Amino acid sequence: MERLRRTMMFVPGANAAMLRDAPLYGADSIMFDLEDAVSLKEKDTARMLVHQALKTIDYSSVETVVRINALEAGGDQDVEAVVTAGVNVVRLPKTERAQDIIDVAKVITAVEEKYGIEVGTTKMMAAIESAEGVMNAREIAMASDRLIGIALGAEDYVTNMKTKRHPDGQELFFARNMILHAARIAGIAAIDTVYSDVDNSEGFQDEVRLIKQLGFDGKSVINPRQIPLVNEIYQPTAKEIQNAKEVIWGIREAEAKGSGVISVNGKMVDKPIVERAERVIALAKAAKLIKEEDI
Ligand SMILES: CC(=O)SCCNC(=O)CCNC(=O)[C@H](O)C(C)(C)COP(=O)(O)OP(=O)(O)OC[C@H]1O[C@@H](n2cnc3c(N)ncnc32)[C@H](O)[C@@H]1OP(=O)(O)O
Ligand SMILES: O=C([O-])CC(=O)C(=O)O
Ligand SMILES: [Mg+2]
Repeated sequence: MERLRRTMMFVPGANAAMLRDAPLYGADSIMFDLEDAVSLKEKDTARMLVHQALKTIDYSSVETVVRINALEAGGDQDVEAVVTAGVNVVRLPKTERAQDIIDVAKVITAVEEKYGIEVGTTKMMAAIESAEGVMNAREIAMASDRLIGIALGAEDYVTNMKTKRHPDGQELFFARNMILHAARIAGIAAIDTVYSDVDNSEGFQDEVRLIKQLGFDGKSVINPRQIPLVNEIYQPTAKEIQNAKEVIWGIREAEAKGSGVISVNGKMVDKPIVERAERVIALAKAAKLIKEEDI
């Protein structure tokens, strides 16, 4: 079963207390930042703190991600520090082309080999934050077997596009769709960007409803208060869960009889509908609305 990534919470890498408490808030993934949330003079401290945190704190309940700096800006040292500490995923910001991912993947391979870690253990994500990145989204998404997802970084993207964020998100529609299509072609996750106005929960919820409708797996968040708001919107309704159960029970029965297509409540059910039902069940289990043994 595919891992759920509804929320990926940024945690500034130089903040020891936040690194310690980050797994407690219920995010699916926590993302320690060594890039833009860390000032230049704190880069070395942050790298050391994140290395120590990964080695000593129990993060087994969440997926760990680290946003590294560009290779030419200390990213190679970031990779060594986090791969040797057992991070799950390395996120490259401001990815412009497939070669950027290939270059980082090579550095990761070298570190894994040097320290006797099985090659391929460390996964990657690409954040796309510019016009160039958006236009190359498909090649980026296909650049390495290590990739588990691609994400939009809208703050940098709108700056590059000479605009700013608007409540209706029109300025992001093309980028979001390019990233979604690229992720689906590559069979990896599509993660939407942060919403910076932490105190505007209504605006945030509107944006989450929009990105769920478009098809995103989840969203980068910057504050623990944003986590339950995403989960609530991604949580399936009782009716959706009941329907999904009937689809899965129906198809199991049909398959036992050697057939791949059935009708549930008067509607035809075949493979894509079964896949959607499986996702509803996975989301319902994550929200603890149904138990593992229920279906
Ligand atoms: C464009 C980009 O690159 S975005 C990505 C980089 N940005 C970031 O990483 C920012 C991450 N977020 C933050 O630093 C903070 O949430 C801020 C600055 C936005 C708001 O800070 P605050 O107003 O202090 O948040 P708030 O009052 O809700 O904090 C409540 C608690 O959650 C903790 N908390 C807040 N944000 C985070 C976080 N991202 N990770 C872990 N813990 C957090 C606080 O430390 C506080 O803990 P405490 O009650 O034990 O003291
Ligand atoms: O990746 C993100 O969502 C945050 C970020 O760096 C940006 O928006 O520029
Ligand atoms: Mg950015």
